[in-house]
This record gives sequence, C-alpha cells and structure tokens, in this order.
Amino acid sequence: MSFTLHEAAPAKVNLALHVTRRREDGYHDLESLIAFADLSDDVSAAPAEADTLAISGPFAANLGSGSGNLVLRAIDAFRNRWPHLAPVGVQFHLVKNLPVAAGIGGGSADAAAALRLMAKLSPEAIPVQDMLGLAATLGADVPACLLSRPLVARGVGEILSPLQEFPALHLVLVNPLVPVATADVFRRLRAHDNYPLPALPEPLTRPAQLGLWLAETRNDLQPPAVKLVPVIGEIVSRLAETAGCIVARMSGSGATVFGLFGSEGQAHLAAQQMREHHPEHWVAAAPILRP
Ligand SMILES: C[C@](O)(CO)[C@H](O)COP(=O)(O)OP(=O)(O)OC[C@H]1O[C@@H](n2ccc(N)nc2=O)[C@H](O)[C@@H]1O
Ligand SMILES: Nc1ncnc2c1ncn2[C@@H]1O[C@H](COP(=O)(O)OP(=O)(O)OP(=O)(O)O)[C@@H](O)[C@H]1O
Repeated sequence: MSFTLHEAAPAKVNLALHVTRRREDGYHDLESLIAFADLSDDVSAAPAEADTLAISGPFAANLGSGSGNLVLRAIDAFRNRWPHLAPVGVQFHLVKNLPVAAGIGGGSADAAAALRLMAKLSPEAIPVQDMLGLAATLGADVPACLLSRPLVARGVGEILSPLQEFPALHLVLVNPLVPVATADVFRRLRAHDNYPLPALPEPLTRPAQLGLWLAETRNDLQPPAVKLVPVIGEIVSRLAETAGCIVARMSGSGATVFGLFGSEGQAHLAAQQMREHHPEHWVAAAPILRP
C-alpha cells in the first residue's frame, strides 16, 4: 500500500536579532525572537525503493536537487543517526514556494520538515530532544524550524525557549530577489558584542506589548546587509510608512524585510501597496503561527 505524508515548512522570521559575541570558532552567539509565518514550502514523503528528491514550485529553478539540498542532507543525517528506524528509501517532493537564501530560513525549514517526515515514517517514537540535537548538526536555524512556533533562540540557535503565548499578528514579507549569503553579512559586521535582548513581557498576549518591546530591539545584521544590498534599506523605509505597520525590519541575514501588523486587512493593504511600488519584488502577507 502506498501513501504520502505532507509537512509544511514555514518561513522563519527573526523579529529581533542581537549578535552578542564572536566565538573562537568564527561563529557568532545570537539572541533572537523568532516567529513563523503561515506561509511555507511543502515537503512530502512516500516510502520507496531508494531516496529521491523532486522539486517544483515558483522557486524550484533556484535550487539543485542533488546531495547538497538540505532535504537530502537531513535524510542522510537521520539514516546515520537511526539506521534501524529509517525506511529502505523515501521519495521526497519539495514544493519550493519561498525564495532561496532570503533570510527566512527556507532551506532550514525544509530540512526540519524532512526530519519530521522521517520521524513519522519511523516505527518508533523519537524523543524531541534527540531530534533537536540532530537538527542542530544541519544548520543554526534547523532546531527552531523543527518547532516552528514563537521562541527565543540563543547560542548559535541551539538553545531554545518556546513562548507559551503570542499575540495575534500579521506579517508582510518583501524580498528584492537578490540572494544574500549569510557569511558575507557576518563578515561585514562591525560590532560583535552588542547588548542582549531585553526581557520579554510575561505573559505576552497583546500586540502593543510586543510593539513596545520591539522598539527596544534591532536586527544587528541589518546595517551590514544594507551596505551589501542598499535596496533593503529602501524597502524597510517604505514598509514602515504603510498604515498600521508596528515595525519594519530585515529578517535573519536578509534580504527579506518583514512588516508587522495588527490586522489582516492592514497587512493585505500594505502588501498591495508594496507590490504597486515594487512589482519586481516578491511580496507576501500571512498571519504568524501561534503556539
Ligand atoms: C542569521 C540567522 O539566519 C539567524 O536566524 C542564522 O543564524 C543563520 O544560520 P544559517 O543560515 O544556518 O547559517 P550557516 O549557513 O550555518 O552560516 C553561514 C556562515 O555565517 C556565519 N555565521 C552564521 C551563524 C552564526 N551564528 N554566526 C556566524 O558567524 C559563519 O561564517 C558561517 O560560516
Ligand atoms: N531545500 C533548500 N531550500 C533552500 N536553500 C537550500 C536548500 N537546500 C540547500 N540550500 C542552500 O542553502 C542556502 C541557504 O538557503 P536558505 O533559503 O535557507 O537561506 P536563508 O533564508 O538565508 O537562511 P537563514 O535565514 O537560515 O540564513 C542556499 O545557498 C541554498 O543553495
């Protein structure tokens, strides 16, 4: 009997990102409030005789389906860790809806979705902590993407504090379709020892609470990314001027910029305005996934 399992791989948004330390190994310690948008790649899996990956969707052409693809790397990692729990082969299909190298962790989300699918195909339950440990070996954002809920990430992204509550909010995402390599942005970072995130209000239930908190925070990677790709700064300014925008800021290492809104109507109107001003950019609106 053949069957296909599906997992959404939602876009990751760094609502705030402070770089607090440059480590001996060249990586940087971060503190980041991360949320996920109800906007995702789709990863599906069916048992097969061998592992294969097919890719379709709007950004399929920007990505190879060879062994470098994070979906296949995730499957390999799972097989190495739990050889007796993995099926003989799995036929994967990735629908690539999210832009690549865009600061919204599409590749990390795909890897996390592939791990969740492998766990679903396993005959035994796998403890979440073990899955998180394996996820961390695949990339800094993969553990957060495994949970795909609002959380604070520390270290390089492996220390996670999920939030129990989160206000109902909407995101507008704008990407100028200029891929940005994370390493290039970190290389241009001037200050490596910025102050940590302020404490989050508890419980965090109202949009206004989050708005006040966000005003005290930044994305430390935004200034170096703007130097690299100046249009990022223009998008932030334009989005910040749209009606109801609580904050406009770059996500991750860019180039995607997010705007945060209290209502779906405001978010859709802002997205429409951004599309009119920048028809060449990728623009999307979606609610934040809540705990
Ligand atoms: C910026 C974030 O998107 C925030 O969520 C992530 O920390 C990036 O994670 P990622 O895409 O998995 O990053 P990687 O592909 O592992 O890193 C690429 C390069 O960026 C630099 N890098 C990355 C993450 C980090 N915490 N410190 C770094 O200095 C390193 O030079 C690394 O070689
Ligand atoms: N399934 C995948 N989807 C996207 N990128 C992938 C995938 N597999 C491998 N990659 C590679 O990973 C790199 C980063 O892609 P991704 O879209 O995750 O970047 P990002 O959004 O900037 O991530 P982050 O926010 O974690 O820095 C790209 O250079 C891409 O070629």
